[in-house]
Amino acid sequence: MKILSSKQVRALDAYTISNEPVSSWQLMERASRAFVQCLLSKFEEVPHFHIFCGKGNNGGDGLAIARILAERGHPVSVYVVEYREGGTPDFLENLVKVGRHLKPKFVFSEEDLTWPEHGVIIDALLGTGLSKPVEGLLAAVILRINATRLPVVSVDIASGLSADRINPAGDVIVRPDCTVSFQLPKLCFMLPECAPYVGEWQVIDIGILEEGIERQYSDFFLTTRENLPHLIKKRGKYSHKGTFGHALLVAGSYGRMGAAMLSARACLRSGVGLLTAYVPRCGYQVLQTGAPETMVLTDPDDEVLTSIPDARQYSAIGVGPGIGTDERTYYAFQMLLSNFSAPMVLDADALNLLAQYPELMKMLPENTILTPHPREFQRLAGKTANSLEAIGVARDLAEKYKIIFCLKGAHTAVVLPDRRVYFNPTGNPGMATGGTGDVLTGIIVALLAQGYAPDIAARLGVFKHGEAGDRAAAIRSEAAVIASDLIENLRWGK
Ligand SMILES: NC(=O)C1=CN([C@@H]2O[C@H](COP(=O)(O)OP(=O)(O)OC[C@H]3O[C@@H](n4cnc5c(N)ncnc54)[C@H](OP(=O)(O)O)[C@@H]3O)[C@@H](O)[C@H]2O)[C@@H](O)CC1
Ligand SMILES: Nc1ncnc2c1ncn2[C@@H]1O[C@H](COP(=O)(O)OP(=O)(O)O)[C@@H](O)[C@H]1O
Ligand SMILES: [K+]
Repeated sequence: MKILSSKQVRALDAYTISNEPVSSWQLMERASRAFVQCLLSKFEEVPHFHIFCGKGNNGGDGLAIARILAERGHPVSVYVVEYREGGTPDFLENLVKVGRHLKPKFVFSEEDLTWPEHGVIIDALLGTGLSKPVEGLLAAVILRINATRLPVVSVDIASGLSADRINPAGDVIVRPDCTVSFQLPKLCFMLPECAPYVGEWQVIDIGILEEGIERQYSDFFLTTRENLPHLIKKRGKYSHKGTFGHALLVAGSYGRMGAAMLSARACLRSGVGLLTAYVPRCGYQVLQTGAPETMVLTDPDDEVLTSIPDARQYSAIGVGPGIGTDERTYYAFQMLLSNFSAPMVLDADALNLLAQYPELMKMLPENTILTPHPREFQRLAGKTANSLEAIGVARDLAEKYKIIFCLKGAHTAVVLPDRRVYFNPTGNPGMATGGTGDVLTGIIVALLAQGYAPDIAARLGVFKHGEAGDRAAAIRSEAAVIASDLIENLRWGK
């Protein structure tokens, strides 16, 4: 699913209006009806809705939503915030229509506001037409909305929130519990800085023309369930373990064999034909006992990796979980990079070694997948002002070195060498616990070993990892999830 800018969404609106054809008022009506349907599905008992409207099309939506709710017999109060004269044509048309049934309260100053004690607030003050920081009366109303204990649902986007960039600190923005957005997600929904101004978010179909969406160019996408299952390869009846590749996992050091074990078990549960782990000698018994399906090769050293095995026989290699950054490990890693030319997965300490020895970047095989969490990325690429800037830097590096980044987070961003960015929708805060990253490494290595193209391996791996986390959280609750639960909850069927 594409993520488009506000400007592109306006062009898309115009395209649908002239090509469907449909009037802009009808499109607003369609959006508002879809919103009402979604809104009502959120409440078992329908509450009193307090709808705060601006005077652009977002406010027009608010008025239409109020009318539709009232027509269905639901209790509604409407407030029109008079921060400017006039209003867009569709706002004005809906104002006439709503006036027949409901008497909106016109708010000219803060004193005009009577503040509700019960019910749900619908925020339809400003949408994607935000053009400047919010001030004056609008800011006062937003601050009052944020001070209430009532649930807040934003129409399309929280009022005051910029869809395409990160608002400067101090901007006045609604903090909704939930955002119900039209047709496509906004870029800001993917960024951790915007989370307080998004809440739970949901995208609803308002019948924008698909061909119009196709005409808009974007480098940003949301990976969706619908476009992934067909990518999962079927296992043929006559397939054998050789069909599914032989992965090598270079992982572990003294006291950190758990990381190797988690990666190995995740790899085994992700369809790989054969798995060999290369670990320091102290890891031999651990892996043989804890993951007996793994073949184990050991380094001459007891505690850290100091050399590499002959890597050429393997279909894919994952390096990093728990290996540490000992100088001898650096030499081993450097040797591995000079001996292996197929894409690898690099995680954890392999990334820290890259940060310490940046000259290694040039040696990375094309399409190598790097899976940094934000701190690892900062070590690797330097400090950035915010997550959007970090994504920009990752895009530059991905293009320069022809590599793939999985920037891990709540919406992990898979950044491809052609600069496209795919955000991931699955996963939950239960996964913010040690070892879940090691599990991701194992999954992606298994996919590479099975012959998935690296960009698909990265996107599919990240998606399935999050899905396993969601399944684990549904069974155990978020707080009870540990990394091993993700492995137990991996499913590769349709
Ligand atoms: N996408 C879709 O498919 C569909 C979209 N629809 C809906 O349309 C919404 C976008 O509507 P919109 O363009 O009229 O923008 P919206 O934000 O309501 O108001 C802009 C007005 O506010 C003003 N203004 C801006 N910032 C301000 C500030 N800080 N403080 C004060 N004023 C400020 C701005 O002033 P100006 O920039 O002109 O000076 C202008 O007058 C979209 O979010 C969705 O809800 C659906 O109806 C149909 C399908
Ligand atoms: N709030 C969250 N929502 C969704 N996924 C999350 C969240 N927090 C962490 N994760 C996921 O959990 C994993 C954590 O990886 P990482 O920080 O490398 O853990 P570790 O180093 O302990 O293995 C990443 O895949 C990340 O996307
Ligand atoms: K809004």
